[in-house]
Amino acid sequence: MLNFAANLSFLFPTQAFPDRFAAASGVGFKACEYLFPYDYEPDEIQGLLEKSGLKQALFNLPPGDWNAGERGLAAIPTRVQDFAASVETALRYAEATGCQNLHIMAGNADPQSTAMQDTFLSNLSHAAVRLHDAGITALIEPINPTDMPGYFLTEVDQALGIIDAVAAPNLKLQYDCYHRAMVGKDVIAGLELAGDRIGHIQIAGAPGRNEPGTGTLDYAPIFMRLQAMGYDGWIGCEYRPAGKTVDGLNWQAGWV
Ligand SMILES: O=C(O)C(=O)[C@H](O)CO
Ligand SMILES: [Mg+2]
Repeated sequence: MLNFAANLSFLFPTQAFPDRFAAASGVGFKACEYLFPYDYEPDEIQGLLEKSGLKQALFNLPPGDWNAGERGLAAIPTRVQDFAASVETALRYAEATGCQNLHIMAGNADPQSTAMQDTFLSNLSHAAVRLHDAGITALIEPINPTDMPGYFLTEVDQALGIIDAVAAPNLKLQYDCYHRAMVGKDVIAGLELAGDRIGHIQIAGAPGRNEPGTGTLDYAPIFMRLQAMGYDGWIGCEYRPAGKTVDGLNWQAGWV
């Protein structure tokens, strides 16, 4: 069996964010993830988790000014202090919610820039130490350039090189199957390449980012490989429902 977590930034889009927790629990999810909890106080989020019975599988560190186009701070040389503060903010929410996985977004940066690469490595080392003490896994995620033009991290092997260079026991890969497919790479080969460096997985149909199985990406062999690998972490359902969320869950049949 596989462990699917509802991504509340994508699923139940017609409902207010606080109502999505009960909606996810109501259709059988046991955990949730989302991009950012920061519009609410930590104890508000903790209350929504308690009322819905959901576990908190993952959320992201504060990304900077998202509406102004920022997509993370970790590789930005001029934002090192802001990045350190973002780690402390995320820690407060992780401790309130029991979340053990935090996604660290790199930002819009040139991967060829030595300064940005060095900043990313240094910030990840700092964050890994701070999060390790709290039993939290830090994650970095390659994101395809069509969905996020200019983002620093686009390829699995690039991310694995960074993970190996930082060499922190709690720095792992957030493996988003959708992004892997959207850069034209084989999803199962990527799973095998990353192996136990994977800390979290996300899924969506590719192309289109609707339910798994829409588009051309066949998830049955991917789910079988995850079972064969003994992957027992969360699999974030980070897709845009083609219709009502509740009407598009039949792809889970046989895997939960
Ligand atoms: O874009 C994605 O796939 C993510 O998972 C990031 O956390 C948010 O952009
Ligand atoms: Mg993702």
